Amino acid sequence: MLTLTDLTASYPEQSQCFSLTAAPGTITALIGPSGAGKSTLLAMIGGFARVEAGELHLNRQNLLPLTPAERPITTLFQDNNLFWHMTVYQNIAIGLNTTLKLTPTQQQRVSEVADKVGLSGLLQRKPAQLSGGQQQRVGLARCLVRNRPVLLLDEPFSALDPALRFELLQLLREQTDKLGLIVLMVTHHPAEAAGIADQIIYIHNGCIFEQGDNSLLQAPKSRELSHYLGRENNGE
Ligand SMILES: Nc1ncnc2c1ncn2[C@@H]1O[C@H](COP(=O)(O)OP(=O)(O)OP(=O)(O)O)[C@@H](O)[C@H]1O
Repeated sequence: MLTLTDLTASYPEQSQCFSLTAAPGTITALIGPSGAGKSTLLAMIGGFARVEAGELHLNRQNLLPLTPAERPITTLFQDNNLFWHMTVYQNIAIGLNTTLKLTPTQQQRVSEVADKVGLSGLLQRKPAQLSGGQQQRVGLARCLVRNRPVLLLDEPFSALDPALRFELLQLLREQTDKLGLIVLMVTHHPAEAAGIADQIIYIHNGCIFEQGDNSLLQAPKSRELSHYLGRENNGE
């Protein structure tokens, strides 16, 4: 279980404070207006943003003293950080070892993960020879090959067309279930989030305003969430 207790970032314009839990095998979608604090939340968990106060645990392990590389976490950003001069195989392998010198077992693992995400026939290509959806699959494969229990996704599929986004979200759902991953995903597409997420968290002005399952989007309690979803005020 990933547990955040009053995890706080303090920026000059906005302070942000989050408490939540996320279980293995679940996807938590983070939604909310631009500037609400979604990326900051992921950055604090990943170790890329300064934490002012609060606690962050995976099971009983305190993650705050750990550097990003030491945390049992991997992050996929929208700009998937592919290396354009390397092959697909190397782009995945670099998730395991930055020198690309892999043991036979690690090489086997790269092939297995590539297979899982539907890239097995494309391992010798360069990213420029792939479609946008295939490039994102490479980014996802690089995260999965690391075999870390927590996966953070910051709008990874938002530049893709709806059909490809849907395909990658299905793939994500499948891998989350199979591997028992704890996935936190920022998305600007609430309806899609509702399609695959177990838990939806609405962030507004640096804090969690509402959280729940998919029904949250059918019946928002706050004006803020209604407004964000583009609905009329519900009269409260
Ligand atoms: N390094 C930083 N230094 C100072 N302020 C920051 C920093 N990073 C983010 N902020 C501020 O924190 C607030 C939340 O930003 P954040 O990027 O987390 O929002 P977001 O919900 O991810 O937005 P978007 O959907 O546009 O990506 C904003 O007011 C932003 O200006």
